[in-house]
Amino acid sequence: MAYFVSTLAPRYPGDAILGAERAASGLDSAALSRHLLVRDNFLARQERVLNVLRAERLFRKEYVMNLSRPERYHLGLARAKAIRRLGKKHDWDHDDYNMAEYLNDEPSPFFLHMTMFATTIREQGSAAQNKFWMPETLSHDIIGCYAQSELGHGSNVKGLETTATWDPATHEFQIHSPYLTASKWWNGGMGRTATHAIVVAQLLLPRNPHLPASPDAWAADAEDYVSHGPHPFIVQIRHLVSHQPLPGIVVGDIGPKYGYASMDNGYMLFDRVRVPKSAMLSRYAEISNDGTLLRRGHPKMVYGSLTFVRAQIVMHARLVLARAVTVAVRYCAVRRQFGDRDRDRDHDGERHADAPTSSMSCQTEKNDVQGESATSELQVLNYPTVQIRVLPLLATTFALHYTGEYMYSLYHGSRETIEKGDFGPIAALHSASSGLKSLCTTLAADGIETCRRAMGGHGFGGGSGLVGLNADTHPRISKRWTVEMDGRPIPSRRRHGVNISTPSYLSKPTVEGDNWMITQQVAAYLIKKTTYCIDNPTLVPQDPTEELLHTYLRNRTRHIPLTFIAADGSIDDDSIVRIFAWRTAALAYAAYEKRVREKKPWTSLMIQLHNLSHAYSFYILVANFHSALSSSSVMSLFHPTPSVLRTCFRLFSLHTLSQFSTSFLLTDAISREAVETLDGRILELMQELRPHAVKLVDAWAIPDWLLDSALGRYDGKVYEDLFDRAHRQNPLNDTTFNVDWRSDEIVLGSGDGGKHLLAKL
Ligand SMILES: Cc1cc2nc3c(=O)[nH]c(=O)nc-3n(C[C@H](O)[C@H](O)[C@H](O)COP(=O)(O)OP(=O)(O)OC[C@H]3O[C@@H](n4cnc5c(N)ncnc54)[C@H](O)[C@@H]3O)c2cc1C
Repeated sequence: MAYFVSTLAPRYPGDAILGAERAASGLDSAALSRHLLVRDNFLARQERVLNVLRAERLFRKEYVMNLSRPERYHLGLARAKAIRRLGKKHDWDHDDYNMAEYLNDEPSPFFLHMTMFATTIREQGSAAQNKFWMPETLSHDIIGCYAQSELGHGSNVKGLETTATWDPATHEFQIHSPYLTASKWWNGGMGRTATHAIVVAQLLLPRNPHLPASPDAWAADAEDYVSHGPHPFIVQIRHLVSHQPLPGIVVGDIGPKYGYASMDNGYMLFDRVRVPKSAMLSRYAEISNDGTLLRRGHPKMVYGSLTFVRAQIVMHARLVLARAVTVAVRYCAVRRQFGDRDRDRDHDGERHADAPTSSMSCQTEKNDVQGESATSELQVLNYPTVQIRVLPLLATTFALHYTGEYMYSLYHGSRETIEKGDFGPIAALHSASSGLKSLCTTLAADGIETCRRAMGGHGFGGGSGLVGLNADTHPRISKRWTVEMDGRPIPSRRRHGVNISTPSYLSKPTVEGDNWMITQQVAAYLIKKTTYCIDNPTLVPQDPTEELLHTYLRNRTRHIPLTFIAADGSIDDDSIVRIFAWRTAALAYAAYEKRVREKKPWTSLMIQLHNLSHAYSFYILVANFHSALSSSSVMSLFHPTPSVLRTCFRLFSLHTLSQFSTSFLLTDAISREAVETLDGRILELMQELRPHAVKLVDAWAIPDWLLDSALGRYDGKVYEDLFDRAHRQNPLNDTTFNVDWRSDEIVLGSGDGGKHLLAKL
């Protein structure tokens, strides 16, 4: 019977539908791709590295979802090693490696090695430590991980319980886990892979350096020692030949979690493990021979690089969201459900016997055996209830893009000032990047789930490509590789270039600063700025935030709520930006009143502060998108691309206005009349955008190999691929089962009485 299914075709061809979609839009998606992905030669690099990986059997994706969790780690390690070998063979530079990780699309057990491990040594190690550790790190003769979080503490780094106690007698540190909750936990690559770890531990020094205490005395009498806070130490944790844990160290993998199957996130405890003085990374702090702590340099430099990591996250978020939206737009264009209820009626509601098919449906009709046109069913992307979930997210990918570009320029603009020792720009950068990390990763993570649901039942299947995107996609969450693989340093501009790999999105709102927690830093910054502007009403604003607050303070008492509709009925884009600015300033002022004037407890204001941070970040997204529209790089794109991007700007902005209309109304940012028109305007904008949706997602140039999605494939052959995955690529279908409840046998004819199963339990 195999011939029967192999000759069947879908009732309507997905490739013709997507072909018609592409033909109906005049947008040049290739030119838009080049505009969006110009940085670091992205498109050519993607093509080149993709060709290498695609040719390797080890990187085939077909059967991966059917592997068990231990098998996923085996495969993850095999692929991590293969990428190293391929890189050597093809003379890859760091961007090529980065691209390979992105396309491989799963968390690599080596990931933390070249990111947090290498970066921490480079940034926090002394010159001597760099000279000693970097060659071994770059050659991968040692494999490192980053052990900061513990069972009991993650966000609260000051609360870490692992101790590093100075022994004045031997000039060593004793690394110890005094409680179960001191166990290192979650640390990527530590479970089964790493030979070395950056261990962040409380630095304990004798209270009186001249009265030597011993580390053991600390356990007996904590009074003898004083904590100087968490510091990074480099510690060997496994033997380089036997790969067994070194004496005094208990280390292993923490077990299954949401996705991340190929990564060995670990736990680790120390039983008074002695490490030399040189283990403490000492660029900014060192222990003198008499046991006193010498601090040097400016610790805010480290703060600056954290800011950079967060700034990159915005760029990651756009590609991740673009991937989910690509799948949703293509699938929802191919998928048809139900006819148009009104297709037999004219505008007056009269019925006509031979009414034409809805003008909304694609012109690829073919009469079928039932006498009814297959394409008389509507493309689900034409349903406004599908559009309202997918199209604003499509617009959001571009909003994220232009703010990512802005953050990139801002960081590099400020970097030189910071490197000269002027830390002035750090507070603004840190605040903007923290707020954007929180908002953009929330938008992307929620967006993936919204896209999945918009696709109905097939969105839930493995063929959607979204299972892996949510859970297993490579966690490029951290610092970019900061050194060439062959040891050549990367020029600082490139070192801090945009990292293209996509994060594993379920974890993203939690890692690199929990999204609900870091918004407090943004709110604190805005309250401080508001206080400053109130105390100095005549000062000339020095940055956009001060400008925003000054405008608000000057006009607060005579302000009339704004509208985004111009006198001629068109949308006034400048007013949209002003509306977002006003809400932000009004919320900052309200927070100032509560905290500074009324002295309300911080905790009681937390929800308000979180909302303030998101309002500020939305304002940044809207303002940057708006100014990009008048930039030469957008204006020089051929018609109709600039106007389609403007539609995206308006849809993103008005949809956000609609979602948070209460907040905009309560802050008098927008008039009630303007809010009443929002639904209608959003519908119009979605209709404007709809013909270009497929071409717009094409512009993100996400290869089918990376999408790994039957629903989102470029050629629209959705049903053929779904059936192929189920019928030909599903190993469960290769086994025949014994379903007789009286028998213990599970696999029919195996005669093992289910022993193979019991052996695994
Ligand atoms: C996939 C994954 C990979 C990881 N990899 C690593 C790694 O390689 N190395 C490493 O060291 N760590 C790693 N981590 C740990 C990660 O950094 C922490 O889990 C993260 O920082 C969150 O900290 P937490 O778990 O302590 O959350 P908690 O701080 O316990 O947060 C719990 C809840 O309390 C809220 N909360 C906490 N404090 C406050 C506050 N002050 N105000 C208001 N609300 C608050 C949070 O918003 C959250 O909702 C990883 C985690 C994951 C999930």
